[in-house]
Amino acid sequence: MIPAARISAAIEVLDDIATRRRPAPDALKDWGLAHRFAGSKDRRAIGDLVFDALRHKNSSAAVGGGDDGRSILLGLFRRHRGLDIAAIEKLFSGERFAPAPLTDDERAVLSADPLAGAPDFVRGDYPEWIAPNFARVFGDNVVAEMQALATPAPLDLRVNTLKAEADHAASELTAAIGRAPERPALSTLCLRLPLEPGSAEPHIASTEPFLKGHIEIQDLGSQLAAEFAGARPGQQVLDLCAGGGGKTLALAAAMQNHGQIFAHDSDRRRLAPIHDRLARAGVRNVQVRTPRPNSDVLDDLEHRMDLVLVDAPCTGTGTWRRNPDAKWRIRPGSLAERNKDQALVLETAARYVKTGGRLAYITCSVLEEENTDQIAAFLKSHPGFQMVPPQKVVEAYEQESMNILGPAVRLLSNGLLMTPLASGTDGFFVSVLTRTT
Ligand SMILES: C[S@@+](CC[C@H](N)C(=O)[O-])C[C@H]1O[C@@H](n2cnc3c(N)ncnc32)[C@H](O)[C@@H]1O
Repeated sequence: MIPAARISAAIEVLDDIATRRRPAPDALKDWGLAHRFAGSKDRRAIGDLVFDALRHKNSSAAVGGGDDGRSILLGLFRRHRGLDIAAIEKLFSGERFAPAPLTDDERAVLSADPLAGAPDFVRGDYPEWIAPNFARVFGDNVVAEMQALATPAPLDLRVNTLKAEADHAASELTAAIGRAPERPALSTLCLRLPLEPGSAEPHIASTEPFLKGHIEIQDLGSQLAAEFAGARPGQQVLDLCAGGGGKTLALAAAMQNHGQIFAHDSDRRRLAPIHDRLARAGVRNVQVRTPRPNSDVLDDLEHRMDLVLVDAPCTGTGTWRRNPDAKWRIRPGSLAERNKDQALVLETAARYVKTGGRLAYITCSVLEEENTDQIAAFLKSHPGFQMVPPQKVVEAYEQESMNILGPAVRLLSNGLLMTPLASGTDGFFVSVLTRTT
């Protein structure tokens, strides 16, 4: 397909997403099925255009003069891909499969600069209804933070220290994919592959270091969140919301396979992949506690855990750079639902923490309603728990690494926050509490 034809296809897909309120991957898949002549490069290019348009939907719509697919793409090319009007006219030529030529109105709109006085939610590309929530957490920095949350994320890998040393894993990876990973300063165990525009992400899961269990795919923010929980070799640890086991694997490595981790999730389907992942990673200290109907599979753990990790269900606002479709699909009702889940899961977690033990609460959301508010409410109703000052949580980790985390994490009233802008990671909140009685 010629580039202009890919633009026509992206317009069609964006309109389909908007009119039928469909997830972007579904709309792209259907387009591919209906246009089987399109090759993999075409489909990737169309997907890139669609996801880029979703990342920058509000600002592109403002620059393009409308919120239909065509206007959004016009705005995207002008504002985010740096094309001048002459270059855009070449793509929008109306010839063969290209989109129709620009109208006089469109030319005029594209020549203006409507973003200067635009509201924050337009410049920062997020839904208007949730603007007060982002203003609450980011204040005057909200546009910069939200723009960073709209920028594509690199692919982060965690070196599995149960099986490999970081330098060795980095060389293996370089040999496998033909390029060397970056080594972010915040962690010696993270190998980072920045996105290469126009090319597909390397298929890590088929590389030798992955198959040998030397590396895991995990955002650096998620890696650090697991570190901040502070699991130590020999401890008894409950990973209450283990899902597919991303944090469980990191905890097992931090514990050097010593002690015991109990991995649980209320949804057995989400837990299912954990078995293969544990085996590949050489983890030997995890018992998977899969839920069973009419049975409490955790009752023997009450009041016994040194650490309970709550990787809570959340809206996932911190992961929007990986999933730009999600930001337009979130509804006020889903935030309220997640808040209920979070209160419930914290309540449940408290039962298993022994006196002197810790409860680590993590979300991949940046919203105070899911983070500091939840912890404040929990502390109020559970006087036997105390907050570990977030500064101490960071210091405990820094003793073992470099003294550079400080500026990269924001210390909030009862937890710490990582964001793409501050930390170069997905958005993550971590709060650590101790049980005193
Ligand atoms: C953020 S995800 C966990 C991700 C996982 N820890 C990882 O690192 O890959 C949240 C998980 O919480 C689970 N969950 C929700 N409510 C729960 C509850 N009341 N008890 C246990 N798990 C729950 C969900 O099924 C979901 O898998």
